[in-house]
Amino acid sequence: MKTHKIGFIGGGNMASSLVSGLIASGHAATDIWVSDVNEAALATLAANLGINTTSHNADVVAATDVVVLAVKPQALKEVACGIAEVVRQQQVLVVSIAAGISQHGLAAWLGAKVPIVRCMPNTPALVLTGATALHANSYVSAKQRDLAESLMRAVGISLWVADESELDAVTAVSGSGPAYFFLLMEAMEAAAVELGLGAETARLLVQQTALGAAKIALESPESPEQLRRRVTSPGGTTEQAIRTFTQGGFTPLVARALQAARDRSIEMSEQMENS
Ligand SMILES: NC(=O)C1=CN([C@@H]2O[C@H](COP(=O)(O)OP(=O)(O)OC[C@H]3O[C@@H](n4cnc5c(N)ncnc54)[C@H](O)[C@@H]3O)[C@@H](O)[C@H]2O)C=CC1
Ligand SMILES: O=C(O)[C@@H]1CCC=N1
Repeated sequence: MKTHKIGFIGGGNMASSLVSGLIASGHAATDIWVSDVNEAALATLAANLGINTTSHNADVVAATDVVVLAVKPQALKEVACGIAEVVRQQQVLVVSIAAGISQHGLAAWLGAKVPIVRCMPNTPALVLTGATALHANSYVSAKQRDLAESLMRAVGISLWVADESELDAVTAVSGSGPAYFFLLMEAMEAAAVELGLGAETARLLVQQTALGAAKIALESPESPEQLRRRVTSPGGTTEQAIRTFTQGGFTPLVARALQAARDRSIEMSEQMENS
């Protein structure tokens, strides 16, 4: 891939994960720019990662070929309106990772013909195990599509969705998804301690079990259901645990949780469009 100068507006959790992942995968820190309103956050990023930082968002746009908008959705309108002129002058590609902000909404703030890729990454990008889905508007060239995809592929897997509305479901599955696994880990750790294990032992066993289960699921041709059945000996211990989960409504509860996340993504989009 040609070396590109990459900018981030907003240097919080997600930008730090992506920047760390990009550097770990071989991108030069000196080709990366980050702006933020929080000077302390910028100082930490510069000290830890050796990237360029500024408190002026427009300077990031002026210095780069592709700008990732990584502020909270609620801050996006102000940020987009503030950089709109320089985005149009420099003809940079804009990549938005904000949950629940449509390309249509973003184009209303940035300018009608601006090339925009909207995508939904997740925090495992920090350890090069991210999952990102992308969607491009009609002003994005083939080269710019490759650029956006290669950025996200540097930190994990990436795939395109045909319809922008699919990103609401993607947000509910993989965008928010790491938090669901962490919640299960939290609950298992707490339960393990209740059963009498030491806190460190509980944490280590839960972490390694999560890693092992994810690796098997990725590497095996079998479905999660088949893999679960392999662990579940008839009349054994797992059967008791799975029965308890099922009686507690685990599967429909997961479905309701993902629907709630998907609905919130749609709702955020509608609120922004009407603001
Ligand atoms: N955290 C996650 O797991 C994921 C987050 N996202 C999306 O990524 C975006 C960023 O989320 P986080 O990194 O978690 O948020 P964060 O709150 O950690 O980072 C946002 C950063 O933007 C900065 N900021 C606020 N106003 C600004 C302005 N006017 N100009 C420049 N910087 C400004 C803040 O100081 C902060 O450092 C959100 O839109 C979110 O929907 C997407 C996928 C996963
Ligand atoms: O909770 C959120 O809104 C963001 C989007 C996906 C993960 N975090």
